[in-house]
Order: sequence, then structure tokens, then C-alpha cells
Amino acid sequence: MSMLDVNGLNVWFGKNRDRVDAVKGATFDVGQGESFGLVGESGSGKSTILRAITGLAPNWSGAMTLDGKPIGKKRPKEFFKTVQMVFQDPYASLHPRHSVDQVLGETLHLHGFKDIDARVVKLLDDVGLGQKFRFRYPHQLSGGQRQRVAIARALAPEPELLLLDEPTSALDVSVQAEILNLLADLRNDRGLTYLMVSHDLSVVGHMCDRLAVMKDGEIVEILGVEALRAMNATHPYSKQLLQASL
Ligand SMILES: Nc1ncnc2c1ncn2[C@@H]1O[C@H](COP(=O)(O)OP(=O)(O)OP(=O)(O)O)[C@@H](O)[C@H]1O
Repeated sequence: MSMLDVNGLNVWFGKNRDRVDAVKGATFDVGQGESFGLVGESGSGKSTILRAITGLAPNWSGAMTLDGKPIGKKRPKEFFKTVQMVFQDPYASLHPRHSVDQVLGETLHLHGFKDIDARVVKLLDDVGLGQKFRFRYPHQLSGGQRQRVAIARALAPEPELLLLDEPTSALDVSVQAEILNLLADLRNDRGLTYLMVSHDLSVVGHMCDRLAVMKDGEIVEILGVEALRAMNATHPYSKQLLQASL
């Protein structure tokens, strides 16, 4: 069964002469437990798709369903129990004056959990940070550690679907693989579903089962990862992207 179904999605910003059609007629589905990639050059609309799903890009038309239920214009709190997002830049996505304990504790509180202490401890272990990081602030953490906190925060409501927006591209190359491995392990352990944006085909090849290639707001091709590994794309733009990644 599909976890997420996106059908004929259009997303735009601005009005009249300033209108930008960022996503045009995007159609794809992400199966339960699948990891699906969105690739394409900068500005092709990848992040906008994630933003439309979470409600951060309010101007959209088309149909989206989550677990078979239509996603409406408003996202009820329940929605974020199922869907969580991890952003590219963990520094920007964490409040500078909130300790790790506050970040995780407040998220857990918001989602109605009572055993907050035990859950904070568990989340820190789950993302490989451990207790010594609990009362630190973002500026006392490395980029990779911050992204682990952002991942822990996303896991706090026990979601089923994670939207990952270039989760490693702001990190040092040496740390990127660690975070990707953590994400792969978490998906295995919890049966999570991923929708992951990346401009890096090797990351998507490593992390995803299928991917959609985007160009100028449109999905030009959907490929299985075997086709990606075999450099077996049909659309000329996907071919070009594969060649460029060699
Ligand atoms: N808030 C906004 N207001 C106006 N235009 C926007 C806004 N956000 C995105 N856009 C435009 O929408 C288009 C798609 O942007 P988007 O960020 O989705 O691309 P992307 O493929 O994710 O690229 P990148 O890898 O650079 O993030 C671009 O033309 C961008 O300028």
C-alpha cells in the first residue's frame, strides 16, 4: 500500500506577474517502508514538493493522500505524528537558546507524551549521541551532532514518514556518511518510509529504492535504483544528470 500518494501536484509562489510555478503536475507514490528520492538541479522544485506536503507552501493544487487519507489545506496535529521533516541546515532549524533537552522535551510534550525524561534519554541513544549531550546548546555541538539532534526531534512523535531535505549537504564530507548510515539504520529498525531530496545522485543511489528526476518543476522520469546503478535512464535529462555524476 502506498504511504504517500501525490497526484498532479502544482505548487506556485507569488501572484500575477510575480507568479513562479515551482512544481508542475508532479505525480508519484511512495510505498510503505520505501525510500524514495527526488533529484534534479537547484531550483527544479524538489524542496517545494516537501514543503507542499508539510503545509509550508500553501499555494498548491492537485491531490495528495497520506495512508489513503486526503491531505487537506490545513494540517491537523495528528498529521505531524505521522509525517516529520528534517531540514538541510541543522543550525538554522534549532533554536540557539534551547538546549537539546528543551528541544526534545518540548516536542514530546507537544505530542502528548508523559514519560518525557525516559524518552529524551532513549532518543539521544537512538541517534548515537548519548546522555552527555542532553544539556548542551546548539553552539556547543558540531554540524553532525546538530543534525543528530534534528533527527531525534523528528523521531520524537514516532512518525512513519520522514521528509529529508538534503539532510547531509550542509555537513563536512567526513560526517555525511555517518548521518546517512544513521538514517539507513533507523529506517531498517523502525520500518520508516523516506522521501528524500538530494542533488547528489550517489547519496540517492545509496539511500533510495526509487527516485524521480526533476527538471524545471516537472518530474521527467521515475527510475528504480537498479536502473540508476546501471546508468540506465531513458529521458535525455536523466541521462545527462547520470553522466555528470560520474
Ligand atoms: N518562498 C518562495 N518564494 C518564491 N519563489 C520560491 C520560494 N521558494 C522556492 N521558490 C522558487 O521555486 C523554484 C523551486 O525551488 P526549490 O527550492 O523547490 O528547488 P530545489 O530543486 O529544491 O532547489 P535547491 O536544491 O536549490 O533547494 C525556484 O525557482 C525557486 O526560486
